[in-house]
Amino acid sequence: DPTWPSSIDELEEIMFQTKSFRSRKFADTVDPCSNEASGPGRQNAAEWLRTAFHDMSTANSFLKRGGLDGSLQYELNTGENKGPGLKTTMEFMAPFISSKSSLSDLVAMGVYTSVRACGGPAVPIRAGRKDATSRGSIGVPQPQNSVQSFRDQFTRMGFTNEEMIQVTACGHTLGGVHSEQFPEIVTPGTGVDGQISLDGTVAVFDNRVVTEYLDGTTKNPLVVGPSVQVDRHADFKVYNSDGNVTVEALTDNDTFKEVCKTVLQKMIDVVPAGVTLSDPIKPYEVKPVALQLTLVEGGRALSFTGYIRVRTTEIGADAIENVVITYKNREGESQCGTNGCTITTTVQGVSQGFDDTFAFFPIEAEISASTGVSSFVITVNYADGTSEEFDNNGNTYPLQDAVLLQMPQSCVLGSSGALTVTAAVRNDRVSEGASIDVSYKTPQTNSPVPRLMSASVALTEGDCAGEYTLFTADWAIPGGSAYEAHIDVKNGDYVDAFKTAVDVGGTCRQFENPASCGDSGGPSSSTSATVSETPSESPSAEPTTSSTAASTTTVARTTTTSSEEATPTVQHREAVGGYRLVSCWQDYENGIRALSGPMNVQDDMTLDSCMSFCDGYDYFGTEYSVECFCGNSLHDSSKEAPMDDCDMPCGGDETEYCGSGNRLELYSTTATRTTATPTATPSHVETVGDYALVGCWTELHGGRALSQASTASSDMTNQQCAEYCGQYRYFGTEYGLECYCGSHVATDTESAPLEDCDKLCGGDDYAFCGGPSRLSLYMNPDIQGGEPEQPLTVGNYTFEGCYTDSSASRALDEKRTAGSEMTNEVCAAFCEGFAYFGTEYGQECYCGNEIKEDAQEKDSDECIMVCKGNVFELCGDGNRLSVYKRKEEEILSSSDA
Ligand code: HEM
Repeated sequence: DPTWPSSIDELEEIMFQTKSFRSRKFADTVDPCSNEASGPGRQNAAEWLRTAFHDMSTANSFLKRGGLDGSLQYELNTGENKGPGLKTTMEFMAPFISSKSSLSDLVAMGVYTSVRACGGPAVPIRAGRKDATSRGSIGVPQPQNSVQSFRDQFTRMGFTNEEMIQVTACGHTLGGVHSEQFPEIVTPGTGVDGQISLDGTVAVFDNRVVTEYLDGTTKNPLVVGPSVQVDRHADFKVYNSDGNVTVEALTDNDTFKEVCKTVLQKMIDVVPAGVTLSDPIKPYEVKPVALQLTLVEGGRALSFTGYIRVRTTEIGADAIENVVITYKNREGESQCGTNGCTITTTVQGVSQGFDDTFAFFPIEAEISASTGVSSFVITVNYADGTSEEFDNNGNTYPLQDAVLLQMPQSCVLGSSGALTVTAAVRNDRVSEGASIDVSYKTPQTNSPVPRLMSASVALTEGDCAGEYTLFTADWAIPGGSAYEAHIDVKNGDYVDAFKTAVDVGGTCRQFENPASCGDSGGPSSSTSATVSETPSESPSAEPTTSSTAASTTTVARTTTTSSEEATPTVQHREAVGGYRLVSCWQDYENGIRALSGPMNVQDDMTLDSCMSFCDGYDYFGTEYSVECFCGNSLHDSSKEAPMDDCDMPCGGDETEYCGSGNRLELYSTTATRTTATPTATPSHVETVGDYALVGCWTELHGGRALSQASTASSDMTNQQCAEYCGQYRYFGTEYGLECYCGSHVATDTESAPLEDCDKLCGGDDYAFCGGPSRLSLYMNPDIQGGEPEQPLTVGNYTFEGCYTDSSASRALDEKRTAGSEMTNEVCAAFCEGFAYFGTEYGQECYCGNEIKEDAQEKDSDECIMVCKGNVFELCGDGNRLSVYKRKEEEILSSSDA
């Protein structure tokens, strides 16, 4: 067992308590596997599996960006994520999202749950994924892609060709293709409920998808049928990509499942930099569940409730006679008053997971408030007379009695979010005060899933009751789903943690017969209180209702915090060392970083640690709680953002803000700008937006290594060039000032030593922008190729223009050829020696020494047919010739020199 409590406790319950007593109901819509809870022809289990793949598949494993990060919630309209199933999957999971269970962890767990519900292997689930707060890159494989682009895409995700085949087969053993989304693959009107399944067993996780493909009986619409005509038979392209070697090795069903366990785990464990995954989640043998201490009897006793859950998979619940809890008092000793230090309990209910059963032993005991409790151990007594002690890996199970959420005196209204929290704080801890951290959900306009927010509210000290003092606060939980909020009640280092608001209930009951302060025994000496704090059940109840009521009670409170007065303890720090706060600032607009210097990510980020990291830079900024960026200038594309956007506390200090998703908490130096006297050393910047540095590359003599667009400016930076070339797969900066773009690099360019690229960028003294005849070359692997273009130079020829042409009278009429390999290069080579060559209709090539008079020059946008031999180049059009002219002899000789 992990040592309890552990960060995986919540996910462990969601994963394993799927049926019967205390079921978390996570598997309800995917179990049985044939469950079509979202409508006919839609197996939810298949939809869950596809959701995980679509969220992951835009990952960039080179840059450690993306992966299973929940960014899919913002990407439903990109055109790559067709079909209602991705959205409904995330909507189903939304209520399970919490500070201990991110959407991305739930999507990962959905793979375990759906695969297991369909009879597949138990895919190990690690926890710790963080949810993106905005969309990521595009790049989900689409059926029309070529084999090579599938390979490129899976390489980008970190998968080999073999793994690409395996994981696709493992996904496509469930569900089908829907005519509504893919009418060119499944003709409307065919199939069952608008769907044709990917193998003969639509709701069984087995290798039929492979065996049917191999023996030719497959009806998989991604292998046979209309998809073949329109080149959308993706499964055929994938499975056949190594001559069926990989699929042949999957003809044994057990092997298939074993392989799927491995590749599906690999799929869900693709995560961005900054995420550390836990060990795989296993069910506890023995686990305390839903423990709660509550101050009762006017403050004289602590009611102790909850369950001990025992895994009974191998033995059955009947094998256990009883469970005994032996606890230590507040001082860690075994004096516990008249009731003694042991609590004995017998089974109340059982629950099941896919592979496990559990028995629940309820705790309903009273502990003296004067002696209290600090820890316990658990003894399981078996029916056969043997027993076993569980001591939480030698640590004993901790149970603090310093601060308690008083459920009976707390209440929440789902309609308005009006929350009243009462906490009991042990008198010796009162000076530490009390506060609550509420984590709650607010709707997002750009996502079907709400976003997790948090707020801290201070509690106000009220009456003393025996050994304890009551604290309260009223607050309105924003966002409209108050019941899904979780509350941590804090007193210094002590926390009564992760209480579900729905368990708090809708009614606040008064604290009866409070004992006088310090009086923990004997009859009550104080008059009974009449706290009339039941917030109205009417939907229009204002959050302040209960505070008004509180002022009329005889249990006088000093003050009661209303929602307006709630004091979030997180702040924007005005100054950090020699830096002052600029504002909240946009980052990563169009994929470009506002600050282009070094960055780092650490879980315990604070403003001070980021400042130290960025020492010597004019700016630093923290983002997304854990990221830190430095720079000497702010990129033009970024602008000031509303201060409220920066709402994430720092990973290492919850009292200060560290930006948010794509929002920098931006600080600027108060010292003289360093720009005049650079202190940092210039670098070859490794990543610029989505582009990664390829290296320093030679420029061509005569032509250009990147030939499709170019610009230059005296304040050139790599960021500026990346933005200019944003459509293209490659960009390169040269000679400090020049910027070139291209969807491919000319074949005769070569890699050069990095030191050759030694020119500082015109607009950035800390970065190199190529050198003389040297490009700092960058590539964005997500861009499969830019817009096809007319290359401006081809060998010794330059583009002359787009001319009319017809079979009756050819513009260039001395020699001709045609073919499916046609490119402008092929034609140039064919026409060598002629003054002109021209390409037409994607595949034709003409040569001549003059352009015939009949031919008229047209706008070059009339020559827009893609060359048959290179999809990134244009080769004329119908009756339109892309004409190239040989360079003048003197240009040729000078550039050859
Ligand atoms: C080359 C890679 C892939 C391509 C081109 C591809 C394409 C497709 C297409 C076009 C559909 C039909 C969707 C619909 O009509 O609702 C589909 C369904 C599906 N895909 Fe993939 N896929 C690929 C890889 C994967 C992988 C790796 C997985 C998961 C491991 C996966 C899981 C699924 C599932 C479960 C379905 C059925 C969905 C349902 O019935 O609602 N796919 N895929």
